[in-house]
Amino acid sequence: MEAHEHPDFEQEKERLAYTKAYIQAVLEQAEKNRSDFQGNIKEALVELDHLDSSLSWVNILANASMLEMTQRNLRQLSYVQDRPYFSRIDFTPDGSEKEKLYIGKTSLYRKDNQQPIIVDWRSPIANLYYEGQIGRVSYEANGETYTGDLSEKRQYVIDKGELQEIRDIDITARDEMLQESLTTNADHRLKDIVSTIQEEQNRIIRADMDRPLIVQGVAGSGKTTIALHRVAFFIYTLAESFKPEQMMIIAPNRLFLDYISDVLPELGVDEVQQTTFPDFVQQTIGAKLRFANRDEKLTQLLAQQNQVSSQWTEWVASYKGSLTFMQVLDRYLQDVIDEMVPKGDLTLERFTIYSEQDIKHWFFDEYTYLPPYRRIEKMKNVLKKQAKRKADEKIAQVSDVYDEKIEKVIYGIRDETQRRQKVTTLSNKKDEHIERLKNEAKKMLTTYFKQVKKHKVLDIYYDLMTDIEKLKTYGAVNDEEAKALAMSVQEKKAKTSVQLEDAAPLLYIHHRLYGVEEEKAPKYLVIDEAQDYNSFEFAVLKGICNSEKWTILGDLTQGIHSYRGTKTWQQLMDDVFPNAEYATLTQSYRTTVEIMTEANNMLERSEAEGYLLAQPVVRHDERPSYEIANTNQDFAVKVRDILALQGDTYQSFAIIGKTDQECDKIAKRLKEDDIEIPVLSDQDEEFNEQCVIVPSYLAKGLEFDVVVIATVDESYSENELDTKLLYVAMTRALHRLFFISFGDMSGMLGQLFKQTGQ
Ligand SMILES: Nc1ncnc2c1ncn2[C@@H]1O[C@H](COP(=O)(O)OP(=O)(O)OP(=O)(O)O)[C@@H](O)[C@H]1O
Repeated sequence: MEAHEHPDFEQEKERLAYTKAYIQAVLEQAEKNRSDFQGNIKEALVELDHLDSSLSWVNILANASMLEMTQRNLRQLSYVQDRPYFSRIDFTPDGSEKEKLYIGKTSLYRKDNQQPIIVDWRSPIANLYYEGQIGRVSYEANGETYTGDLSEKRQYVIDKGELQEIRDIDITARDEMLQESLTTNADHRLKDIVSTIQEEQNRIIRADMDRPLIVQGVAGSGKTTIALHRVAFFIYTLAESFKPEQMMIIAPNRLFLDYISDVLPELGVDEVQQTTFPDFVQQTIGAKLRFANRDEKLTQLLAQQNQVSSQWTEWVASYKGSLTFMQVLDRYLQDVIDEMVPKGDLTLERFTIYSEQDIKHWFFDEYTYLPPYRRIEKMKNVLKKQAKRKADEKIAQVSDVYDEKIEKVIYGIRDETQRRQKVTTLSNKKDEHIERLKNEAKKMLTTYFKQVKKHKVLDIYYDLMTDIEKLKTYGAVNDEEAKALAMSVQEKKAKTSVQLEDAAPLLYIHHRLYGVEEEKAPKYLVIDEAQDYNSFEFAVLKGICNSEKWTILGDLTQGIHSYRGTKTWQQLMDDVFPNAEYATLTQSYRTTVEIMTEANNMLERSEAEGYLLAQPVVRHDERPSYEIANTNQDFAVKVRDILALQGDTYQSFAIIGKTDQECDKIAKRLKEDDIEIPVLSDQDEEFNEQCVIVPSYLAKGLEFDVVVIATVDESYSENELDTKLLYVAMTRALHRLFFISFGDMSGMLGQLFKQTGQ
């Protein structure tokens, strides 16, 4: 209802004006505080030289932390200034007065009495807005249950600080707000959904933070969106104890990171680490690796479809992604580690400072809590002092022996000249010997530990992978399989780049031999598009992070990398996360009923198995349309007609081709008719164009108002991989979907087209 028609309009208007004024006052105060803190820091820095410096440092640190807090508050409040809250609940706790709670993206309290002006959407009581029905309700906070009556749930549409609509919600009104939010067009980037989070999504956002959570969600069910809201929830709930740098979001590519970049500051989570798996591996190992991109392998598979070579490509990728391969590396690394320990005693001339047995004891028993190379460092450090002491003892012994000899000469030789000569010779010998020993003692440890070769991770891996006999011994594979494995790295070694499937093994070797410092290992992980990762990748990350605080989200139906990725979530639980909680999302919020029905229909006709059909939120637009182009010009005309739809309703457009090559062909054909549209590649880190050409695999995770699935040379057949690619492409559309085929519709599209009778 229009705000002014609502009976409470005046009160609500007043409340909004009061809230805005309060925010303004807080912002002004914060601005002033900021300059005060900055001033204090400056002053402390000046005084640092002549005052007690420790006091000044305390002063600087205190002011810096206040400054940071103030700046964070300032940022958050300035974000919400135009729309301070989106809903209100009236809650009467048992035995207490009714409270009107206004819910927004950040909390705000009156300074004088600590009464809430805005309640944060992540707070325990705000859960009543997302889950509670009018009537008796309860919520949990700090391990306690609070009960009471919920008498009102109200939503507001506030635009640029003005109250536009007020809705008292029952189930239908809530739907209205969701509908409205879904009909708006896709920007280039994801947006926050705090005001329309649905019950099934809310449960995932607020699920137990200490257990791994695996979410299977259909296309468009909000996985990416709620993953980011869950991060915001973590930050709020863990508050002081949470360090944003301990949280890491792993995304499929950099384009995707750009796609989520707008929503992060809105939700106040922009300080968390965001990376891709290859980038994380690269950064952790510290070596300059050039990873062939994930999709190169996919392109190769698409090109080799149904050939024997593709079976080998798949076999190698799935072997390298398995826990069996991890065990192979374990056996191999054990031998590498056994060889690592220095041979022989640590000696100083003929003296044994430490026996080989002692050294082995430290390496294999005492310091096994450290990775081998760190063990060696530790041993060097510990031995430094002890070995010096022992060496000094030995040197003293040698010195005593000489002194004894000299004494004997002094008392034993009568002739003075002879005696003096002998004493001088012995003294010189002694000095020389002691000098030599001292010098040797200085270098003793370094020389001894020089035996420990610093192997490069890449070399260790290649030593195994290019040696057929080693592969057969450690890997228990047959001759043919060993050759296929060796071939898979040889091709790349020549180009000094590595395959993505080698990333986890390399990271594992690094972790086993060198370890990853605790500060560099994230404690909270969010992995989106998780179906594309394999058990080995999950296991190695889990080993490094040594934590169970994982949120894993994916959709097996979109598992276009399933030859190497996760085939069932159960397998992932069995292999790596036995303690995981599992949740599903079946409602799709992105696409219209018409598009989702067509995508589901396509899945049912395909050869794919085990897919999960999505249920669209009821929202309608036109049915997908099929067009055949016979000439270049015809193709261009059809594309032009679609692009002409661009306006307020439809803003973002994507033409999706099956592969990179197909996209290049589409671009070329359109260019011939003066339509220039950029082709996205996985090297791109962002895009700002309203219309792009994008290969199907790269479109995964993204969304557009209008999608055109174009086939020039490459159609989609019924096999599993093509079905998944087509499914991904179809489910990227928010509102309209077009198919344009050059010449007759063939394969899967041919079947769908026939069925429509167009
Ligand atoms: N509760 C909601 N309210 C409003 N919009 C929503 C809601 N949930 C999801 N959406 C919208 O649905 C669209 C799909 O969300 P998102 O991209 O997070 O889904 P996804 O499950 O990650 O999709 P996919 O796996 O297909 O990439 C986005 O535009 C998002 O804003």
